[in-house]
Amino acid sequence: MKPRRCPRTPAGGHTPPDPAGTLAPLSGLPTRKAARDLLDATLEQRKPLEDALEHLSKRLDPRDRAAAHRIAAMVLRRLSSIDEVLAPFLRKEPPPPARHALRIGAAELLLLDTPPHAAVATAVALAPKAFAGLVNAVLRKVATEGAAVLEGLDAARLDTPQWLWSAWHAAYGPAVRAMAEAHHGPAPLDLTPAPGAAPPEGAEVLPTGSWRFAAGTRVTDLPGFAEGRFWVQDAAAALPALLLAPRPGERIADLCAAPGGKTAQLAAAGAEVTAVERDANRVARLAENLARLRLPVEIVRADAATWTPAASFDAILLDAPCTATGTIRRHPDVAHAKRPRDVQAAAEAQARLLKAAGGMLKPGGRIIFATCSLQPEEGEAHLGRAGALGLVHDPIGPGELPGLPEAITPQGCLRTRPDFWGERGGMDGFFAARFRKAG
Ligand SMILES: C[S@@+](CC[C@H](N)C(=O)[O-])C[C@H]1O[C@@H](n2cnc3c(N)ncnc32)[C@H](O)[C@@H]1O
Repeated sequence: MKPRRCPRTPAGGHTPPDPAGTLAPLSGLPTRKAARDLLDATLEQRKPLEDALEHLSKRLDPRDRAAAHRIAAMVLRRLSSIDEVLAPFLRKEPPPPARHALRIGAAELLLLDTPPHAAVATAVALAPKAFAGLVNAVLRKVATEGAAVLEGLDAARLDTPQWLWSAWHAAYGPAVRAMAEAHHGPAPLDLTPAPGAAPPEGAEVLPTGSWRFAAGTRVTDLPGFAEGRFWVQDAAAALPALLLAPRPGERIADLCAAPGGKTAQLAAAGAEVTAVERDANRVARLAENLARLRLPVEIVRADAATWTPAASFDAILLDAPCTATGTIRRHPDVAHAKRPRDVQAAAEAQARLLKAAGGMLKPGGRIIFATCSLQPEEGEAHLGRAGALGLVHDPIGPGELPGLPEAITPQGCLRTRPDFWGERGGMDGFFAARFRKAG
C-alpha cells in the first residue's frame, strides 16, 4: 500500500482537527448522523477522518459539524475501551450501523457529559429500526453500570493497537504508557507567527516560538488571521524548518510541501522557496494558504522522487509522507487505519525521496529530512543509509532547541513525542535529521 498522504494540520483556516469539549452543547439527530457517517468512513471504509469531514453534507450547520467531529474523534480515541464496556451487554455482534449507534451513545454517556436521556434517545433514533430496542436496553445498562466498568480498564493499553504498543515499547521503553495516555486528550491549537507579529490575547508563547491556545479555539476567530499574521502548525511540526535555519536569499526547495506550514516558515525567513507537491488538490490548498499569508513562493506540481530542477539548491526541506503515527492526538483515525506493512512501504518511499533530494543539492548544501511518525523505521533507520547517498550527518546541538533538550537524541537527531511538554498540552511526534552534501 502506498503511504497515505499526510493528514497534518492545515496551514489555513480550516476547522481545527480535534475540537475539544468547549463547543456548543450537542444538538440533535443531524449531529449524531454525521458522527455515524464519520465512523463509517473511517472504520468501515478506512478513509482519513479529514477527508470524511470534507464529505459531510454542505447543508450541515457548522456547529453540528463540529459536534459530530467531537463525538467521532472521542469514539476513535477510546474505541476499544468503549467496545469493552459494551461487550457484557451484547450476546452477538450487531451490524456496523447499530454498533456505531451504541458507540456514539456510550461515548456521550461516559466521556462527553451528554445528559443520559439525550444520549440514549438520539442513539435509539440513529439505530436501524430492527435494533432500536437493543440499543435502548444496552445504553440504559451503560448509563448505570458503564462508568464503573470504564474505571477498571487499562485504557491507555486497550486504546492503543497492539502492534503500535509493541513497536513504541521497543523504541521508547516504559514511556509508551505516557505516549498512549497523551492520545486520550484533544490537542491544543498551535500557531506559528509571521516575523514580528505580536501574539493575540490568550496565547501561551512556547519556548520554541510557537503560540498555543486551548483545544477547540477557532483559528478564524483570532485577530490577525485574515491579515496572515500566523498559521496553524503544531509546535513540533515547526521545528524541522527552524533546524534548517533558512537565510534571506537562499534558494531552498520544500519537497513535500502541502498544506504549507513549513514552506511558510522558509519563505517568511526571506528564502527563495520552491514548493513541490504531487497531489493536485493539495497544491490548491497550498496556494490558498500562501496567498492568505502573502508569501511569494514558486509552486511546482510534481513527484519529488523524479522531478529535476533547473538548478541545484542551497538547502532542502524534505518533510516526507509517512504513516503519521505522531499525529494521533489530532487524527485519532490514524491508529485504526495503519498496519505494520504501511510502515515498511512508507520507509521505502522516504528512502527514494531522500536519494532524489540529495541529487538536487549543491555540494556543501544542507538538508533536513523529517517525518511525523513515531516509528523508528521512518526516522532513525534512515541515518545509516544517508552516507551511501553522499550525505553527511550534521548533528543538532543541545542549544538549538530552547526549552526542549529532551527532544535531541544522543545521535543528534530531533525526536519529539506526544507526551513531551505534557503539562503544557503535549506535541506531535516528529523525527528530523540534518545532513550536508559532501563535496
Ligand atoms: C508530510 S505531508 C507535508 C506537510 C508539509 N510539509 C507541511 O508542513 O505543511 C507530505 C506531503 O507530501 C506530498 N507528497 C507525497 N509524496 C510526494 C512526492 N513523491 N512528491 C511530492 N509530494 C509528495 C503529500 O501529498 C503531502 O501533501
